[in-house]
Amino acid sequence: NYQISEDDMVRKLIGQTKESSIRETIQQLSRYHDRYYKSKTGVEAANWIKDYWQKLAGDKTGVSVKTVDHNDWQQPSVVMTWQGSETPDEIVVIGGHLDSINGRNISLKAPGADDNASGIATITEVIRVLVESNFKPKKTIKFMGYAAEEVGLRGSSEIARQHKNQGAKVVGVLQLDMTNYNGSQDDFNLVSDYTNDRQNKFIAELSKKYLPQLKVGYTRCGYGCSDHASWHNNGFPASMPFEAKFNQSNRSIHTERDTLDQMGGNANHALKFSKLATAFVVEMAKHAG
Ligand SMILES: N[C@H](Cc1ccc(I)cc1)C(=O)NO
Ligand SMILES: [Zn+2]
Ligand SMILES: [Zn+2]
Repeated sequence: NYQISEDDMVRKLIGQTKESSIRETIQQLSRYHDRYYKSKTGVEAANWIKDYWQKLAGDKTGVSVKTVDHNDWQQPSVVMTWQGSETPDEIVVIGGHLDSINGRNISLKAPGADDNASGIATITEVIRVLVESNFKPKKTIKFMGYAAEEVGLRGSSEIARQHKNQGAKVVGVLQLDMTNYNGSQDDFNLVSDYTNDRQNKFIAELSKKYLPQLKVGYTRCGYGCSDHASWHNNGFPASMPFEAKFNQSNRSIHTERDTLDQMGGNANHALKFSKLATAFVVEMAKHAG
């Protein structure tokens, strides 16, 4: 159930999130010619994320980083696992896809700064502040960078199906795909289809309590528009706070123009999502302090 009880830890960690570190990760990931699921740079980018998450984890006990290989293509997904200290079989997932695509021609540039370097950078910032704190999760947390989302949610489909087939107790999934283009009045736009209503309500409560100056709205995709749908379709509660309303979101995505400059050259909008995601992880996994 969705209780709010970790005020001190949440407020401390939210205060440590930094726009500059999110911006640096967006810059780094959008430097690759593309992160297409079948290109060499698509594999290199995934391995960069794995190495960086490994570096952030350092020698923290109970934390491991692995690539998940997919049979039908080269680009791996990346999973960082924090073992829970009390109920390790209960799993909280925070994810986003690491691939990019140029919708016109897959051999053209696809920097994917917003779609979805912004989501990976947001997740990475949550990892950074958690590692630097004394946070000790009661439940297990899995941070995930999914391969091959742009070609049919293929990486997350395999991973979500595996969790279902293994009877994994995934208690909540947060998807972060496009967090940095500030296109609407509302700061967080909770996608209302292919998601869990009760969990969406919890996220709105977290925002109201911990980020009272920010506004929460709702929007619809009308189809399985990102990896949250893979988890939803496998029976797990998923949510996706999105950058804007459907018709006000970033129109440069899937083109060579999806760059940081198109988003004001900063990560101010993504910073809000890193704070919300931090609150979600801490309140879902609870602190064993
Ligand atoms: N289709 C999604 C982008 C997308 C996601 C949600 C909404 I609302 C509008 C647009 C995509 O390209 N994900 O990689
Ligand atoms: Zn996309
Ligand atoms: Zn995306």
